[in-house]
Amino acid sequence: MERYIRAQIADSAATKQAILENQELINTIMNVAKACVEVYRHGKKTLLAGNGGSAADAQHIAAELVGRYGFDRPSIPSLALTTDTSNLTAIGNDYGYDKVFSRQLEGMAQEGDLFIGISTSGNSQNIINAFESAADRGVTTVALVGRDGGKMAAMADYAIIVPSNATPRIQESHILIGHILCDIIEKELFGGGVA
Ligand SMILES: O=C(CO)[C@@H](O)[C@H](O)[C@H](O)[C@H](O)COP(=O)(O)O
Ligand SMILES: [Zn+2]
Repeated sequence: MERYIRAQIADSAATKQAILENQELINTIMNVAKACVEVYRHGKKTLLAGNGGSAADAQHIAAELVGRYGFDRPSIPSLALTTDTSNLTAIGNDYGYDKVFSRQLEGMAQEGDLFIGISTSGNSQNIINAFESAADRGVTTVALVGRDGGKMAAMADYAIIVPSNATPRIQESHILIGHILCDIIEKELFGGGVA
């Protein structure tokens, strides 16, 4: 069992090492961080959504921004579309599960906002629909995905594709990237910037 545990940890580290060695991917993360900072400098907000573990990631990232990540500063507006059970159950029940995020975007997204859709496959229909709603409203879109990027990578303005086919390894890298984005956003807006 010990060997098995060590293999899992090594696999997770190898996925992160592969990101570290992928200059194009690092550039995309940098460009997404800059886009988020610009969104906030224009008084707009970020919205996030995902299913299952990615729903937890969406909530986690939004909470880092609204609350605090590394230091005390004004709240940074960010909304996870995964948290309101009345919205999720009413929209799911009346319009279908495929619409649970797109319908919320229709109501809450404003032109100039930025939407981050999190999916390991890149093919969850409710996030794909959310990208369509976002694009219709002039909302910048970011696909935080894995595997081959799925349909979302082709639809989004920015696609961060974690180079792995393993769902848990992709999710572990998604939250690493989410933390990096929160860190940069917070420091650029309120902490003197990042070198
Ligand atoms: O956390 C996990 C698996 O590690 C699951 O809850 C996983 O997120 C769910 O199966 C999702 O429905 C998968 O959707 P997606 O990542 O393909 O969009
Ligand atoms: Zn998981």
